Amino acid sequence: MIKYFLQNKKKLITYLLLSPAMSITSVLFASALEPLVNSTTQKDVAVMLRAIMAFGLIVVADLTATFFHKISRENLRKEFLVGFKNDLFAGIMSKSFQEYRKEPPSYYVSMMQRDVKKVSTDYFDSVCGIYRVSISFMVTVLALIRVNPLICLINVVIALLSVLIPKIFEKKLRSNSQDASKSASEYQSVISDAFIGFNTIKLYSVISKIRRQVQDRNEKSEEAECNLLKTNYKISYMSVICTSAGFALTIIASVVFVFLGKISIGGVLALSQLIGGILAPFQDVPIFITNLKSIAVVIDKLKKYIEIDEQDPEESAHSITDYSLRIENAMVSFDDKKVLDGVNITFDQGKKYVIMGESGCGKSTLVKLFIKMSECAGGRVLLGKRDIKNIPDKDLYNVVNYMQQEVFLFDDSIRNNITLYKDYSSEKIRYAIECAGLKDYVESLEYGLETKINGNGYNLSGGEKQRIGIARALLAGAKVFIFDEITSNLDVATEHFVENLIMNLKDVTVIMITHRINDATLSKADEILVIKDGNIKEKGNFRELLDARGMLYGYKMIASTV
Ligand SMILES: Nc1ncnc2c1ncn2[C@@H]1O[C@H](COP(=O)(O)OP(=O)(O)OP(=O)(O)O)[C@@H](O)[C@H]1O
Repeated sequence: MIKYFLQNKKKLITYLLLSPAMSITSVLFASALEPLVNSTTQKDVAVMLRAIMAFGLIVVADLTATFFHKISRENLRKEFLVGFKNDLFAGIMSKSFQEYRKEPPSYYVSMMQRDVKKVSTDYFDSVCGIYRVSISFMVTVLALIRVNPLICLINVVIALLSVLIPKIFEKKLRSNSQDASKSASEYQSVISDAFIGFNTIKLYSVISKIRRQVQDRNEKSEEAECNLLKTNYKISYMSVICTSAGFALTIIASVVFVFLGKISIGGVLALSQLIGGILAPFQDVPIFITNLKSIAVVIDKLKKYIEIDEQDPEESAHSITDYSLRIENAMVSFDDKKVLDGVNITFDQGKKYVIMGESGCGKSTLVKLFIKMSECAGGRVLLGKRDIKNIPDKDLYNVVNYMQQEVFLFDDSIRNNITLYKDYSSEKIRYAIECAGLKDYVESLEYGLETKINGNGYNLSGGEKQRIGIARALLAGAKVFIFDEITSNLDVATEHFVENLIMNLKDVTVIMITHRINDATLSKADEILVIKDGNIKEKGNFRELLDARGMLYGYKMIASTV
């Protein structure tokens, strides 16, 4: 975490220097009180005026140092948070599909918001606070020793005792902090589900059930936060007791010294001000320590995400020239359930494939092997002659494109949704649009490619969304297109249009999963694979499989009787 303090060295040094400056002016302020008060007893106007002038200058210096100290801390905080948030976001985005999907999106949103805020208030403020208090402590102790070593000793002991207070609450604090973080992210998860599932909740009239769920999580989250704050308050209260005792003891000792004629009244005033310089900041130290202990849980969690998952930097897209795909003896299981059981298959470059099979037979699991969304427990997956495990993600995804029913669209123009903010020539964009069958649609729009898409494309039809997805992949230069039941929600005419488009894509490999028996599509496939019981049971072109009268033939018969 220290590296985030070092983001801008100039701002750090300014802050580091302003803390001692502020402590010195505070000590000078206290020291100036004694001559000021004592000058009143000397009945010398010139002496009094000098004391007043000196005091006034010190007050101005103290206020100025305090002001710039606070400003410099906020400047430092900005640098700290910008660097930290950027790294956290980059770290999350570098995770593999498998790693990312271990948590829902709301978990990451909660990390970027609530947890980062906590890092700011509990970590940044505490580290700065401990630095400020330590400097103030050292400067004030040096000044106090000169005035009265005994009183100095009493206060140092009391200040150091207060540091031990958080130890008493350590266990409770840790569990309170874990509860607060967990319940806050559960609350965030339930509200984001409610907003994302707005349509379903309305259409199925489950508003009251969802509201109860949200109320329940809300209560738990606030309860956990309240418990954490109460523990913090107990620590702070004990610390106040400690410092008040120190202050009272000092005043009693000072009164005795005045009585013995060892200190003047002005000296008592200066002493009490100096003691404030030790005890008042030390009141906050237990809270700083407490916060650092409680934020440690959150920081440990964030550290897991902040590290970028490095990929082999030497590999590059230029080294991929063989786009054939091969699965060798793939075994995939989920919770002891075998989904793929020793599958062997090759997809030749430039050919068209259709994968069929009953729901849940493992079609998606099989194709997801090519984009590292599924992982095989045994066997291997090759792109060309290279195991895809050794191909960096970004190189792999430049070549292999995977599309599902839902195409994600940004709230931006059609152009930016197709180019995904990269620079392509107008010819390339035009060609991709034409191949994806979007030309007529785009030309019919008043603003053409600049037309805005809103709310993940609610103003577009399913077929238009699919075609934007296809144009996007074509433009990105994919050589292998995997379509996972993308047409199953489309009407028959659009389905035929999109499938025809896909099967006619030139110079690319197409692997299409479908449930529907569409003769025109199936007869264009070089090979149809039928999966059952975790393996490929039938393989051949449409004609061959019909003649074999196996599973595909059975599907066709069922389709024609429906
Ligand atoms: N991440 C996962 N965790 C646990 N089980 C999974 C996971 N992914 C898939 N499965 C299970 O593996 C089996 C195969 O799923 P898969 O999605 O590959 O089937 P499919 O043939 O594509 O089905 P459909 O045609 O209905 O989409 C299913 O029983 C599914 O529940």
